[in-house]
Formats: sequence, structure tokens, C-alpha cells
Amino acid sequence: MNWEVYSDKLVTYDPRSPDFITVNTLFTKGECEVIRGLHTTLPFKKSQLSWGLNKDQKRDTDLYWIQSTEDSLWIFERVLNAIAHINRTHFNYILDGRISAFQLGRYSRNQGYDWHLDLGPNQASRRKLSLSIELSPESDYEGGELQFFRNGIQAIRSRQSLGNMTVFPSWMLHQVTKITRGERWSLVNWIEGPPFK
Ligand SMILES: O=C(O)CCC(=O)C(=O)O
Ligand SMILES: [Fe+2]
Repeated sequence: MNWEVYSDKLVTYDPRSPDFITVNTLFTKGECEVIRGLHTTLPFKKSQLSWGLNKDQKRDTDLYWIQSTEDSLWIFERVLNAIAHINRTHFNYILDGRISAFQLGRYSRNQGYDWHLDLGPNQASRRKLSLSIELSPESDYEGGELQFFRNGIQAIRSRQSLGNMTVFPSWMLHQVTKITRGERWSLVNWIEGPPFK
């Protein structure tokens, strides 16, 4: 199968993964450190959810929310520009031209987020594209893999290098495996839009 090749050197299309794509080094190492550091100024929220039929299925992440302020605007602009490009060249969804607060997440030992979709009822039903940015170098942790599920093939891993952004349709099943050593930080957001048609 042939995939179009785009001029933007940042975006690499993995022919085995037409449904999620990764942008290399959207943020530099230094920028990732700055973004991680924002948590010291933000209120902390522990996310621990159980849902569904299986009581073991759960999410356990330490969360902070980054609103758009004068100091954080550059993060919003960088991501929105990249998403606009990726959507134009790849997904072609009808999207709102805005993003809301970023979810800054920290996973420590034994924390993870079991298989789920980002689509949900009410406001979450408007989610169309999900994105996750790696704020920790891979050497900082073991486990903590962002994996996707496709047609019976579980566990297709994204390229989790520092500063990379993985973009995927919000209807795609994904998980973050439990951390077995160290700590992983990620920056997550969802681009909304009118209903699919
Ligand atoms: O931490 C990540 O990379 C993804 C987290 C996630 O799937 C979510 O918050 O919905
Ligand atoms: Fe998710």
C-alpha cells in the first residue's frame, strides 16, 4: 500500500500505523523540562477510577491541568499548529479551531491507565483527535508504554522519545501499561469537533 509522503520532516508516517502518527521532537528536552516544572504551580488531582465490567480495569494517574495563560500560551500554539497540519494532511476531520486545558499527567510505580477510548458521553462525545506528548526520556522509566489496539493485534507501541507527540482518533482503544520503575510524565489533550458524519 502506498502512503503519501509529506514535506514536513517532523512527521513520520509509519506504514504499519496509518491510524496513529507520531511527530518527532515537537518540544525540545529543555521545553519538556519547563512544561513538567509547571506542576509546582498547579493544584494536584489524583485520578483513580474504576469502571466497566472488570473491577481491575482502572486508571491511576496523578493529574494537573494547564490552562492557557500568558506563560503557557506557547504550548497551546505549538500543539495547535502541529495538529492543524496533521489534520490537513492525514485525518481530515472537521474540528473546532481551539483546544482547552492540557492534562499534565505523572505515572509512578504501579500507576497506569488500562484499555479505554477517550470518547465518552456528553462533552467527551465531541472528542475527535487525542494527543499525547512524551515529557520524560524513555530512560527514566520501565513499563509506561502507550499502546494501541487494532483488529486483534494488541499492544502496538508509539515511538515514545522525549518531546514526541502521538496523535490518534479518539475512538481508538489505547492504554498506558503500569510503570515498573521510575516515573513517566505526559501532556494530553483532545481536539473536539461537531459529530462525525
Ligand atoms: O499518558 C498518556 O500518554 C495517555 C493518557 C490517556 O490515554 C488519557 O489521558 O486519556
Ligand atoms: Fe486516553
